[in-house]
Amino acid sequence: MKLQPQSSADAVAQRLAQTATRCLIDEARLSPKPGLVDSRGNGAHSDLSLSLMERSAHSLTPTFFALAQQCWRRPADVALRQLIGRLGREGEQSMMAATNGVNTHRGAIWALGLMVSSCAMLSGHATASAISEQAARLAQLPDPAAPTVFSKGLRASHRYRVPGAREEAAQGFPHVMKRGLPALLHSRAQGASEQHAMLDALMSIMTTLSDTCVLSRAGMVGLEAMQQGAGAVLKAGGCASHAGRQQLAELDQTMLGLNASPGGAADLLAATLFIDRVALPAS
Ligand SMILES: CC(C)(COP(=O)(O)OP(=O)(O)OC[C@H]1O[C@@H](n2cnc3c(N)ncnc32)[C@H](O[C@H]2O[C@H](COP(=O)(O)OP(=O)(O)OP(=O)(O)O)[C@@H](O)[C@H]2O)[C@@H]1O)[C@@H](O)C(=O)NCCC(=O)NCCS
Ligand SMILES: Nc1ncnc2[nH]cnc12
Repeated sequence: MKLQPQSSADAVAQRLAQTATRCLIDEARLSPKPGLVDSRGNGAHSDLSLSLMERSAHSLTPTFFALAQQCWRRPADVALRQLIGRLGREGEQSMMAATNGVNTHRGAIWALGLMVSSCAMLSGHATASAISEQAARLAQLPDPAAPTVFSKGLRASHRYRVPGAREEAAQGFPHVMKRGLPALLHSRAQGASEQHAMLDALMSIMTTLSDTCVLSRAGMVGLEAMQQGAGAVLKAGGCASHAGRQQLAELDQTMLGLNASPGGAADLLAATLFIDRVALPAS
């Protein structure tokens, strides 16, 4: 989508929106990802494909743009949280319209929506910590207009007594800040290709995330297989090493066998890429 900037706020909003969409597309194309849609195929999904994920990502550019525009230099308060909630839900409707009702990116709209909003609140110039702290503040605020739905994620969180997407955001995205981003930077510094560094970031997120998509489809057995398998990839030397790639292929087979797909981890990889691309270096 071509957006015409009218002001510096619009120019920043355009940059943030286009970067967020790009991160969704780069995550979707990244291969080989265990159980997930990638450029090889549909993973464990019968209703998803790469072209659907890409169509969904493009449908979200106007949502990210609106979030950035509306949040420009505003403080975190309940009125703003309510506005972000409304724009996020409208984004979910755009996604559903673009995919004929398939849930491709609900978790990504949440994570990236909060990050785009936070970045705009901070004039588009902020460190990774400042962005994640601002996102946590927003996520902790109540949204009085939010519908009360006992979602799949909430059901899995209650049943297995684990944190889900809401807690991840309210805690300042620890799987982005303490897992994905450090792993991405470490692998790059070790000379890994961008593909391998991104896969290592995904593995690092998967080692500890309580991914409610995996829990809903494959229960605690699936979640433990995901966490242990991702840990084994990193322990073997990461995706730049032959041994690491062998472990990754095994993990892919395990996840497919369990019909499990770490959609939450994929969203947090996209959020990691977003922070990597927009945040100022820490001084
Ligand atoms: C806060 C919300 C995200 C709602 O969260 P909740 O947990 O209540 O509900 P869900 O509807 O289940 O969505 C959670 C999605 O978050 C991703 N996720 C899972 N675990 C985690 C985690 N530990 N940390 C972070 N994120 C996590 C995940 O999204 C991905 O998976 C989706 C595909 O799943 P899948 O199971 O394959 O598909 P389904 O069709 O549902 O099932 P099948 O039939 O195929 O089995 C895909 O969307 C990925 O993105 C979870 O699905 C949030 O939605 C909310 O409250 N929004 C309100 C609006 C708002 O305030 N917005 C503000 C910011 S814009
Ligand atoms: N690549 C992917 N495959 C399946 N579900 C996802 N949710 C977000 N990214 C995904």
